Amino acid sequence: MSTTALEVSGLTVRHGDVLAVDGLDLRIGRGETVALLGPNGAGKSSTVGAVLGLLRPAVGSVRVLGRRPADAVRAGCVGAMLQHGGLPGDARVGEVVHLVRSSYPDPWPLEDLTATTGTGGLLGRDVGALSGGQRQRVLLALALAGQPPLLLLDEPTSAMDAEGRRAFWTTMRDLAARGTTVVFATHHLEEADAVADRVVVLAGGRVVADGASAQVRSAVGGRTVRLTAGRLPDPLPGVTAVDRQGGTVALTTTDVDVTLRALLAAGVPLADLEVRGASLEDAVLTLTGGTR
Ligand SMILES: Nc1ncnc2c1ncn2[C@@H]1O[C@H](COP(=O)(O)OP(=O)(O)OP(=O)(O)O)[C@@H](O)[C@H]1O
Repeated sequence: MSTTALEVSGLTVRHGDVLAVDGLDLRIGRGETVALLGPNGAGKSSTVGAVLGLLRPAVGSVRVLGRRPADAVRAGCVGAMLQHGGLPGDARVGEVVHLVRSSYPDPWPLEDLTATTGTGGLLGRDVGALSGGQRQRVLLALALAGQPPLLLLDEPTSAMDAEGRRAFWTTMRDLAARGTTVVFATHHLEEADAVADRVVVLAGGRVVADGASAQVRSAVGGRTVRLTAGRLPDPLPGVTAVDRQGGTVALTTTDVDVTLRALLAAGVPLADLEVRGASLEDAVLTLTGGTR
């Protein structure tokens, strides 16, 4: 049996004149948990769309467990939770779950499925009356109904509260431990850092970093200098990103000594000074050329 769950080669996706994915190469092994990261418009959803066979590549190929995307989806190899995943508005949750389960030859046993996804108490509810986070849990149950070996999630926790997120990622870890390959796009970098074996950072439809979160963080080599300050000199040597929240400024820098010396030389008092290693968020911002 091949150890590859997903093979994307030279993938280019266009939306009319817009180049959304630009010659993307990506191989994901079975059982990996991979986060797709990058700013708005980086090409994450377009990549997911091509992997699901919803978007046709302009160039390149996608193989899901050795099959073409549409064949893999038809065979029940892929479960997906999309950003704008639709549910019928006038049905009960239990009816929808039943319908989707019955379309698979070997559906996930109902009790286990609802316990895993926290949807047991929602089966009698009208779909149209669900909160955003409840709706995402139901979408997860539908994505898992066929026990797919590959799970694709596009910003799966965007509507969930903190407790819902924690439960969600616990479920993902359990699934990964059972051998499910999980690929998810997210803007919650602390979740990616905590959950993913590997992070793939996209910008402009290309891969700009690919590796374990710790590798990506250390490759950037940046550190954060945090202090309470008013106006600061601009530019500041070494600084690649500036995040101001009220009176607190976080400076991502490639050289702490040089940045601190420049602050002192400019007469900036170093109030409430804190220096720490780069977070995944700092790394992604640096890699994608963003500022907060
Ligand atoms: N249906 C569409 N029609 C035209 N352009 C599109 C369409 N969908 C996406 N795009 C464009 O393609 C590019 C990549 O978009 P995509 O949605 O794949 O990025 P993303 O990384 O998922 O972004 P986000 O984090 O905002 O969801 C963007 O420039 C976007 O504006």
